[in-house]
Amino acid sequence: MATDVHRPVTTKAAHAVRVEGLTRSFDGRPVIDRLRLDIRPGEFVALLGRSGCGKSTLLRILAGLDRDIEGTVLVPRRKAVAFQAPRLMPWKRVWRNVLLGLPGKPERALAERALDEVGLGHRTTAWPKTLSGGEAQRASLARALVREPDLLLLDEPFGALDALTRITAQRLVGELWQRRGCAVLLVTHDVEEAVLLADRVLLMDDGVIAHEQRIDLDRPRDITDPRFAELRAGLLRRLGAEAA
Ligand SMILES: Nc1ncnc2c1ncn2[C@@H]1O[C@H](COP(=O)(O)OP(=O)(O)OP(=O)(O)O)[C@@H](O)[C@H]1O
Repeated sequence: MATDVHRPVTTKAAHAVRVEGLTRSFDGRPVIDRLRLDIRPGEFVALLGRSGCGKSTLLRILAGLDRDIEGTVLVPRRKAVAFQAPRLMPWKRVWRNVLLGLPGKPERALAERALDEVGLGHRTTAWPKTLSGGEAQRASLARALVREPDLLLLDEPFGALDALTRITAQRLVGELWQRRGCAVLLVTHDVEEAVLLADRVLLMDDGVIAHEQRIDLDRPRDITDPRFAELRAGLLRRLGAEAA
């Protein structure tokens, strides 16, 4: 029988995330198979892997959205998640969307501050349908930030954006992470994005973390730096080998 041992840890802990022996099966088939993962407080980790290898499943488990698991999952109480689709409620103005689901009666100013932080201070009273794709994604980020997370979970947040908007959004996430100091787990298909943003890149395969690569490059990172190209090429080679 599956056990649920999803417990919060405090930010003073040595780890923002501690996962041990995590298994998640669908129809008797383990998609995640005795996985182990540690993320330090304030660390930026990117998760890569072929389509269907279980990245989103892992992220949903860390977010507390899937508790039908075996193993140990320790995560901070304050955590927030942003998905590829911004998931804004069309009948609520942007600032109300940002506060959605917060307990009590949160002040509108809280939403306005978060929207300011993502460069959307001028659209607080807009309706979601009037936002561009990039703006909607920023609103979704503001909704995550307003929770003051110790752990920010991002599931391909830039996947649906055009190339230019994507670059701006990546830069924004890098800045927010440095300012906020929260741990981040970013699920992405984009090796360059992973090397650009992460302290550590994990490759997932066969239900486990099959490889990890530390990214010891100064920030802000320069994609024309030969060491950047080397790290990207190495990760692409490994991903290719796993897909073969
Ligand atoms: N609710 C579910 N019921 C049955 N199978 C599921 C369910 N959710 C996920 N799966 C299966 O688990 C596997 C992993 O799915 P998951 O979405 O985690 O992969 P992923 O690595 O995030 O893929 P992608 O990169 O394409 O988004 C897939 O084979 C998927 O079909």
